[in-house]
Amino acid sequence: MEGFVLDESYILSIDEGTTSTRSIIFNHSGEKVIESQKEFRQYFPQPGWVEHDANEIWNAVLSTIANVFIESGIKPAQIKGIGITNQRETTIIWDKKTGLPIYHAVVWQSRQSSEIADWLREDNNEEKFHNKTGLTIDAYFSATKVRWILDQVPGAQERAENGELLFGTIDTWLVWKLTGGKVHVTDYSNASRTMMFNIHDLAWDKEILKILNIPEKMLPQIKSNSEIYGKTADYHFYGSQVPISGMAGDQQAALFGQLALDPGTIKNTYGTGAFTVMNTGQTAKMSENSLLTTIAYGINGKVNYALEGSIYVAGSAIQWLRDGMELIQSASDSEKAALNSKNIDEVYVVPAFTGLGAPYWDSSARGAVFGLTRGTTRNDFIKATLQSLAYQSRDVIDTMKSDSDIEIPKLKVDGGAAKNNYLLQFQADILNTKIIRADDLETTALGAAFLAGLSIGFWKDVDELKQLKNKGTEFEPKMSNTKRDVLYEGWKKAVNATRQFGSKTKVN
Ligand SMILES: Nc1ncnc2c1ncn2[C@@H]1O[C@H](COP(=O)(O)OP(=O)(O)O)[C@@H](O)[C@H]1O
Ligand SMILES: O=P(O)(O)OC[C@H](O)CO
Repeated sequence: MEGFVLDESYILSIDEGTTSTRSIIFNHSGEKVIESQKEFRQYFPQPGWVEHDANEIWNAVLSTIANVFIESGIKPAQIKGIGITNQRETTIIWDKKTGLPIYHAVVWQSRQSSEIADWLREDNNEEKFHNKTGLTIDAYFSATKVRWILDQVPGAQERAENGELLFGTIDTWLVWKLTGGKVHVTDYSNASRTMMFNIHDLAWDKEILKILNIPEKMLPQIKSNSEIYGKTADYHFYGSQVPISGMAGDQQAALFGQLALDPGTIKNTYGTGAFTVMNTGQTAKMSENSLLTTIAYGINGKVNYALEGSIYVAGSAIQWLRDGMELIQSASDSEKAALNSKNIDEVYVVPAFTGLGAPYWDSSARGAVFGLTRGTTRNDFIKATLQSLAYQSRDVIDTMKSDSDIEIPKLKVDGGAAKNNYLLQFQADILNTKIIRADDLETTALGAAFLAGLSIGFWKDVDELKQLKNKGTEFEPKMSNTKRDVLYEGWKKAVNATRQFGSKTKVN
């Protein structure tokens, strides 16, 4: 926090991601003053399952909040509003009285409820669910995870029907905890990822709840993205009752943080997964090509929709190189390795570790490597893994162009893996599109801060926010058309072969 003169007032953002939690304090100029980050444990109880301990997440949130105050000297009373942003879809069910979760948080990546999704599909529900929720039936979304927990935990269905249990995604859980168990709410953007929310009526969908036998009384109230939901319990916030005044799912918060607020503007975030989101304005544009229609944000009585392509594995493939394959010591080592690779891009890694998301939605696919020769080196393998983030993004962005009929002359990017210059240059090359990387990659947290600050008058309006944004770093495409076409063709072949293998092999 060197170089900052302490202001009178700030906004605190809590960014609860898939692998770590961050608390960040922003000043009135939209600058990050201080940040604290804490990783938490990933549980993999069975192949394809991913779980978190919701209490460990809560403790990580509390400790990062304590750190930013201790390290900056800023007092809790100087925080005028709190913004929350979160890994979406991840599902927690807890006891209303004790506040204790009845099962681990089932993470968005987890496939443990895929049989429930299969059952829904077999019953010809696809069109109905898509029209109501904008989503493709998949274990990714919260609805099948809720059903799974209620089935697995003895007595849970009955307790839910008696009003003893509450459901929430991470946003809901954190507001509940921060307010001392007083407020049970979610927002449009998170609700639109549950597959229980009707994106046209802006309400829980009673027909879907009936099909899944999920009691409505366990669901949170749905709110806009920028309003005061409640105040922090003073015992959690060092004696201060601070308004929680904005929240959004992390991908929608990143869109807002990038100020991609006009129809047709688009961003790509490379975190654990990668998520391309295009603002489509106040029209719910329904995809004809397996993209998701979702809610970008609802503010001041108006709702903006978005098209989204969700890629399950992006930065987590780099974590796998680090922790699983032990080929690198830190994620940032991947850049140097890729630049040192001498091969001509003939190796392809398809990181379908938990199936493939958009535009394939293939839950039986599993990861594969193609094009190995006796001369393939560690560097080539790492480079191919990095390239897979860019190829997957091209799959999604090509689909988005044809769905929206909108040209995409430039792409705004952010997220942890967007630090990697090699990745972004390759992304510009393989898309033939200019890439603009935000100066501060914490766009997600900034978006939540903007939403929190707008509702309490910390910032007057969006025009004021536009004055705060920096220029960013640009990556221009340099690859020849012929090379681009050949490389992408190879990727398509690799994906097809991976999918064929998955459909023939029964992998759990
Ligand atoms: N320099 C880098 N090159 C490639 N990947 C990176 C780099 N730095 C971080 N990552 C990846 O980015 C991800 C973390 O990004 P982040 O936006 O914090 O994710 P999340 O919000 O999903 O927890 C990790 O999966 C990590 O492997
Ligand atoms: O944790 P992230 O940033 O990869 O985001 C996860 C997404 O919200 C899942 O839909």
